[in-house]
Amino acid sequence: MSEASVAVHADADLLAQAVAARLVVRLLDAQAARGQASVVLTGGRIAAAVYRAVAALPARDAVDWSRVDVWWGDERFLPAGDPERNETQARAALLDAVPVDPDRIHPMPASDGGADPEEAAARYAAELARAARPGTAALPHFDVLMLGVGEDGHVASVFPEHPVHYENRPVSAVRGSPKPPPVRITLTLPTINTAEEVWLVAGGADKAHAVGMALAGAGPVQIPAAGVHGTGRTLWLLDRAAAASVPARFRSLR
Ligand SMILES: O=C(O)[C@H](O)[C@@H](O)[C@H](O)[C@H](O)COP(=O)(O)O
Repeated sequence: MSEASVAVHADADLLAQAVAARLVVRLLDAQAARGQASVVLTGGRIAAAVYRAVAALPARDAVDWSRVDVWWGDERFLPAGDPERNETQARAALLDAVPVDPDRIHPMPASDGGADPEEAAARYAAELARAARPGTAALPHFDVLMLGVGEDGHVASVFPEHPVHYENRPVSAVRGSPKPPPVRITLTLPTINTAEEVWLVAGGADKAHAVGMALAGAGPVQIPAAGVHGTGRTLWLLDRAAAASVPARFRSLR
């Protein structure tokens, strides 16, 4: 489990640009080391801003996108192509602009045809297991897993005080989400924590309380962002407004 590091950028635009540059470097480093790279995406405004910033980076073309596996940490359980789906937003902001291998893009199931969210969660867990490295756990290697942070401290679709905290399976359906839509699919915290690097990206004063609580050691059921960490690195990427309550002990990276 890695100790959290904090990097603060002046505003949300500079934050998105900085995260985008870090993401390109991370993918290049992974490809140099492993011949491929895997990233787990999330939803929300700051995530979409990061994807757009990656698409606008000339350096994006240095990434061999045909050797990047794209997974999702969570998804809004909506029909395929719904503009509110995290997959739809990631494709529009980035994936449609780079030469990915369609077979290496792994969206979470959609709600079409009256699909059952629990069955959809099980299907995604099975897809993850099929991609697992032989002889390892039932999960592929995640080089970087990106998360936004909700005002209530949620990450992916793991919400405070929600039964999802007590789910033993790697992927869970979430009903009664306080953030619309009410039904979602999410990786559980233990699954998130298998990632080599976990990045929590938050901008805006409305995130400052949750960010401060998480870094001050709140419990994960109360503040789910407090319960995530990478096996190699846990990076909080913030703008100044979201960093307002970060405990003084955290060294600031630039
Ligand atoms: O489905 C979603 O919306 C995301 O998975 C969710 O976890 C999001 O990342 C946070 O709510 C932060 O969203 P903002 O960046 O828009 O505040």
